[in-house]
Amino acid sequence: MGIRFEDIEKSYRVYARAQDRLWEWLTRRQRHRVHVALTGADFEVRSGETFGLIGENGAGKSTLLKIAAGTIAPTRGRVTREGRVAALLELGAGFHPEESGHDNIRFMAALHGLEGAAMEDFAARTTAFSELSPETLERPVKTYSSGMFMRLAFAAATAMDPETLIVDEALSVGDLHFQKKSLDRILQLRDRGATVLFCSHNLYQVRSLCQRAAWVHGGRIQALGETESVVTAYEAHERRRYAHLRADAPAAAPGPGPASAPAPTTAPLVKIACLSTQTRDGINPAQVESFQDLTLDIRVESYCADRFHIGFSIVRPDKDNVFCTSTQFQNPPRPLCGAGTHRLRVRFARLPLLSGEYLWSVYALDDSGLQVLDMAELIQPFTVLSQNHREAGLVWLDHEWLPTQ
Ligand SMILES: Nc1ncnc2c1ncn2[C@@H]1O[C@H](COP(=O)(O)OP(=O)(O)OP(=O)(O)O)[C@@H](O)[C@H]1O
Repeated sequence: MGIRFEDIEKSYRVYARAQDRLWEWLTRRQRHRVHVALTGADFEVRSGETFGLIGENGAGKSTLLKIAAGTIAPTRGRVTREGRVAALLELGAGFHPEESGHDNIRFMAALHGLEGAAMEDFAARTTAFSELSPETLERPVKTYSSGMFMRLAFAAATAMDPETLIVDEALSVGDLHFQKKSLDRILQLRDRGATVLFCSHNLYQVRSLCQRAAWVHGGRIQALGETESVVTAYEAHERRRYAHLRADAPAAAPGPGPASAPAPTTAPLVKIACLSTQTRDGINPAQVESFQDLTLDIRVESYCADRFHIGFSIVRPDKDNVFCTSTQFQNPPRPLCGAGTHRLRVRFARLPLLSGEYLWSVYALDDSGLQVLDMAELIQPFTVLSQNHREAGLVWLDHEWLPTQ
C-alpha cells in the first residue's frame, strides 16, 4: 500500500464577511455556507507507482494532495500512507524567514528527527543539491530571490530519501536547469521504488511520468485508471468545454478560418483528437525558452473520405492571435484526405516568442477553408521564458543597428 484514501470528504465553512465568523460564535446562529471541496475519494495509490492527478482549476486536486500529505484533515474518511513522506506542496512553508539558509536546513533535519552525523549528511546533500553558494546560505532566507528560495526548499524536501513523494506542480521550480534537475531527482526517487502522487496541469508530463491517473472534477473522482485513458477523457472534456465557450462567446477569437465561422452543430466529420508539444530535450514543454526547438504534434480523426485542412494558432490569454497558419496556406495547399487517423507535426526550429503566457488553438476546416468542422481553442497553456534576452514584446523581430552617421 502506498497511499490509501477511504471515502474522503473535505468541506469548508465559507463566510461572506470576515466578521460573520465572530457573529456566528457570539449568537450561535449559523452565518456560513458549507462548500464541499472534495467528496467520495476512495482509491489507492499502489506502492511504487507514479500516480497522476489532473483536473481544471478548483476541481479539488490540491485538497486531495494536502489530505494525502497530512497538512489538512478530511472532514470524513481516512487516509493511510507508507513510510517517510515528502510533500512538495507549499515549498518552504516551514522556513523561518529571519534565519539563514544553513540554520533552516538544520531546522528541517531536526524536524525529521535527524541528529549528529545524519543531520550533517542531510545538510551536505541539501546544500549540494540547492547549488547555492556558502555566502548565500549564510544570509537570512528572506533576502533570497523566489527562485533561490524554491531551490533550497526543494532540496531540503527531497534530501531525506522519502518513500512517498507528493508533488504539486513543483517541477516549475527555478530556471530550466533547476527544473530538469528537480525532475531528475523525482525520477531517481521513483526508480528507487518511491510511491509518487503527482498533480500537474501539464498533461505531457502526466502522460510521460505516470502509470495511472485520476481526473478530479467538481470535487469528485471523474475517472481513474490507466493514464492514457484518463488523460484522453479529460482532454475530450476540455475540448467540449472550450468549444461551448466559443459557441457562447459574442466575438470569437480569429482562427485560421473565418472569425465568424459557426461552431459545428452536429457530430463533426473530422475530430481533433490530440495536441501535444515536445522540446528537443524533452524537459518541460509547458515552459520553454525563447528560440527553443519546439515541435507541435496534432492528431485528428476523420470519419469521411472528404478533403479537409488543419490550422492552428498561438494565442495570448487575452485571445490576441500571435500567429496562425493552416495546411491551406502551404504552397501549394496540402489538404488531408480520407477516413482514419492523421498526424501532423510542425517544427519551430527557433521559436521566436518572447517571455509571456501563450496557448494553442487548433481548427479542422473543410476543403474550402470556410467551414469549421471541429476546434479546440485556448488549450495547453505554456510559458515562454526569455532568459538570455532583455528585449520585450511578443516576438523577436530580426533587426540590425546601423552605424551612426
Ligand atoms: N480554505 C478554504 N476555504 C474555502 N474553500 C476552499 C479552501 N481551500 C480550497 N477551497 C475550495 O475548494 C475547491 C477545491 O480547491 P483546490 O485548491 O483543491 O482545487 P485545485 O484542483 O487544486 O485547483 P488548482 O488547479 O487551481 O490549484 C475550490 O472551490 C476552492 O475554492
